[in-house]
Amino acid sequence: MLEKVPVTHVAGIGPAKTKALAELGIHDVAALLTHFPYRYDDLRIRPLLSYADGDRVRVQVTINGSPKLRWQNGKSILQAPVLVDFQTPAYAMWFNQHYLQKRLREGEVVILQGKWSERYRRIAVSHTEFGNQRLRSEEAAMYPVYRSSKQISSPQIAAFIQQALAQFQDQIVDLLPLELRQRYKLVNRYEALLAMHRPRTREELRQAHRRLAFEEFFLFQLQLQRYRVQAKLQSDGVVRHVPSDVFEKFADALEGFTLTDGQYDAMQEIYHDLHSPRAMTRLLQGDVGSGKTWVAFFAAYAMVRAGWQVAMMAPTEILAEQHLLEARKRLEPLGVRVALLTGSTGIRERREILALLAAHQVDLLLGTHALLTEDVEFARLGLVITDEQHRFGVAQRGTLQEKGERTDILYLSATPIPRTLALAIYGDLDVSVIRERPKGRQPVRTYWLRSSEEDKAVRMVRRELAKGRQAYIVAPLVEDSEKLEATSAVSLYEQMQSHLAGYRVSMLHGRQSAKEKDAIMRSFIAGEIQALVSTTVIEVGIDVPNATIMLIYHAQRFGLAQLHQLRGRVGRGANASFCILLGDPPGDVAKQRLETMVGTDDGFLIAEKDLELRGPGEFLGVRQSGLPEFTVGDLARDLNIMQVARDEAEKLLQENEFWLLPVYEGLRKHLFEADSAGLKY
Ligand SMILES: Nc1ncnc2c1ncn2[C@@H]1O[C@H](COP(=O)(O)OP(=O)(O)OP(=O)(O)O)[C@@H](O)[C@H]1O
Repeated sequence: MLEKVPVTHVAGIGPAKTKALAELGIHDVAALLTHFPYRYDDLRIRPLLSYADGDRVRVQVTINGSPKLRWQNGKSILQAPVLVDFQTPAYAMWFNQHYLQKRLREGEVVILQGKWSERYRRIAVSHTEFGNQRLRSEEAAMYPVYRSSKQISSPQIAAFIQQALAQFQDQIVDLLPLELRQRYKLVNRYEALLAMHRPRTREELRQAHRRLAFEEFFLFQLQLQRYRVQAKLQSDGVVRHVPSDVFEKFADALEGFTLTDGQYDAMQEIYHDLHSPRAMTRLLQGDVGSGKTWVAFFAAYAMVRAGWQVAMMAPTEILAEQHLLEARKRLEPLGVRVALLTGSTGIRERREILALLAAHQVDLLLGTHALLTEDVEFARLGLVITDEQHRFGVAQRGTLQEKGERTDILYLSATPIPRTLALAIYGDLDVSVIRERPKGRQPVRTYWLRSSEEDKAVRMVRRELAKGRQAYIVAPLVEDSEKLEATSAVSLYEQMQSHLAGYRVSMLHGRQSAKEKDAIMRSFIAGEIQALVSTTVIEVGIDVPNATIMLIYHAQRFGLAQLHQLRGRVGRGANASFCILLGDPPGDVAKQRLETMVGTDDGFLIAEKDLELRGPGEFLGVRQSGLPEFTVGDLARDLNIMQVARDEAEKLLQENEFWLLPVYEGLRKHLFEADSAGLKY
């Protein structure tokens, strides 16, 4: 398996480049081969006549005299007369590229890329290519551009990928059954990879893309549906006899707060599900801060009253603890016995909890991944709730479910995705939606400021802190490099210490130990820290009502859904809250994202806009958008492929014997390995 072959096995990759690739998250050959271009440039050479004044041109020129070098304010200017297209006299100018002087010989034919000034008949050159580097025209039509870094350039990455493709061609395994490939006319995996990295035509690229998206979705669906098909075979659900006074009793425990209509409707739907003989698989969608936790607690309470146990899994310890505090307040008074199990639960305590659980003396077990371990055994598990479930692998969800028989399932999700999409991703499930926020909340006032207006933003933060409130300061996103991201958080933190002198400032990033992060988060929750400089690690579910302002640096780098999630950390109490987006968007799409954020805080509108804006080629901001992450497939664009993949996966799994045939050995093995590695699909 190429996942196990380190990049050092590719001819030409030495220690320095290995390190550079590792920083881009590429460690093995499989990752290198799926490091796809995010853009293809048209590098074909055109005649000068086809361009207008001010255009970026790519032309062929003959050096028509010896280049002259001069210096101006410490910068070099190299100038040479040229003949463009063997006929048009002009000048070429290179700024700060004096090293080219020796290489540019009179009479030499080179390709220049740069800006054309008609008036001065001059090309300001940004890129020079010598004869031997000239691309063949079919290669130049769609020249791949890769995510790269200072240590490794895009053309270098391209060369390594080509080398790896040649060297490992025989080891590129095709997981898709031949029959499927034929039915849907899908090219084989090797061809697809080849075409992604060096497409000769648009159509070739389209076919490669279609094939890889199909594969990705198909594997995802197989994994997802294995559990569903099994659950169906097991039988339908169990009727849970929930007494009808649960609504009243639960409302009493809320100490005067009124449930929103959306919360109440969702509770009704859950109540009906539990009563029906059909197993419940329900997705509870609610915008950030809409109060999903209470609804989940209601479900837990109802189930407990019917005589069953409940497991609720959160993606982080902090969140699980937050649930515990809230459950103590809301559920313990109703007689629900609650316990918490996480990775940092001590051995003795853990043993006690497990004993109580097996004896049915714990009704609701809250926790993290720690709930998945084998020795966690319930006496009578009836309901599994997973919070922010997209963060768990499909296999992990299945594991928890299997700890009970015919368990009901409730997923909580803060990403409002359109229904068609939900169906395609999760298959058959029911969806409850909470649209409104609790009464008394004010919408978060959102401002977009240019980075030159940082002072103003900092003043606003200070103003809130002076009132005794707390602030989140979000450091720029650095895609796929936790290290760089941490560095940027550290330097922002240093700045903030002087900007916010007199206040207690702290910092949170992905390179700290879990323990360190926890301690910091805890003191923020307790109000001991007033301003928290952080990378996106704060994003999920944290509930600190006293935090009323968020300042996001380089906001143009984040995706819409992500910005919305981040912003959801403020505006969770009765006080007016603010979100300041600092940023200078480079293009239209980024600008529209920021404008959308200023214009609305309705997560559903934002989700739609997000899908609309996320075009191919945009790679920043996809992370943590809330949808499962796919490398090639784009749910906005390839929804139909997902649907077909879903049907095919279902068919395969239902025809049980079929699935056991030797031809599917590779697939089964892949799924098994994905299981044990806890992969996302
Ligand atoms: N009906 C209500 N009235 C007043 N406050 C409420 C109501 N429902 C929930 N809350 C409070 O609102 C806050 C947000 O609720 P909760 O944490 O459940 O949101 P959420 O939907 O999980 O949001 P996120 O996805 O952002 O984590 C909590 O402090 C909760 O106690």
